[in-house]
Amino acid sequence: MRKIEHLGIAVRDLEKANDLFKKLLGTSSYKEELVEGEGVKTSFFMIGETKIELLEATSEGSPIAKFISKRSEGIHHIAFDVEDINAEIDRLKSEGFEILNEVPKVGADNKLIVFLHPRSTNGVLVELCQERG
Ligand SMILES: CC[C@@H](C(=O)O)C(=O)SCCNC(=O)CCNC(=O)[C@H](O)C(C)(C)COP(=O)(O)OP(=O)(O)OC[C@H]1O[C@@H](n2cnc3c(N)ncnc32)[C@H](O)[C@@H]1OP(=O)(O)O
Ligand SMILES: [Co+2]
Repeated sequence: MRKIEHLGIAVRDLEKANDLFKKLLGTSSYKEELVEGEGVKTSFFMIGETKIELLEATSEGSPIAKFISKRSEGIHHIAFDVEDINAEIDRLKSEGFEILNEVPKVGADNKLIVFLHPRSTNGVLVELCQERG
């Protein structure tokens, strides 16, 4: 794992959260993207080498809708940048971590992504991201 690629934050209203994070960080979102496969609308802010990913649910079945109804808004996941996502899946599986999708999915911002179940990572949802070629 090379660095924290982004922190995912679950929000109820992306527009309002964009305004708030713009004031907080002193910089504007550089990109908004709909990721239909995950049921989310996202907005990205760059802070040094790390991103903040705001996530609003686009349907009731979205993991973000479920998270907010159970726990309210807040930090949803931590994403690590990896060089070789398939090698990391194999390494983490052999260490006993629970991989949620063994076939990497296309995520936001031109990445391949994989999630680890929070019950195998001290209650923290972990995402792995590899830049798509
Ligand atoms: C924009 C695209 C992409 C990117 O490119 O960056 C994204 O970031 S998409 C982000 C949204 N997508 C996902 O989160 C996909 C992975 N998540 C899942 O597969 C599920 O959400 C889950 C983690 C398997 C949980 O689903 P499920 O079991 O259906 O939900 P429950 O509500 O029943 O939760 C079970 C259990 O897990 C706890 N939980 C749920 N979400 C989180 C979380 N984000 N962090 C920590 N813990 C979480 C939940 O509280 C339950 O715990 P218990 O109540 O103790 O059983
Ligand atoms: Co993410």
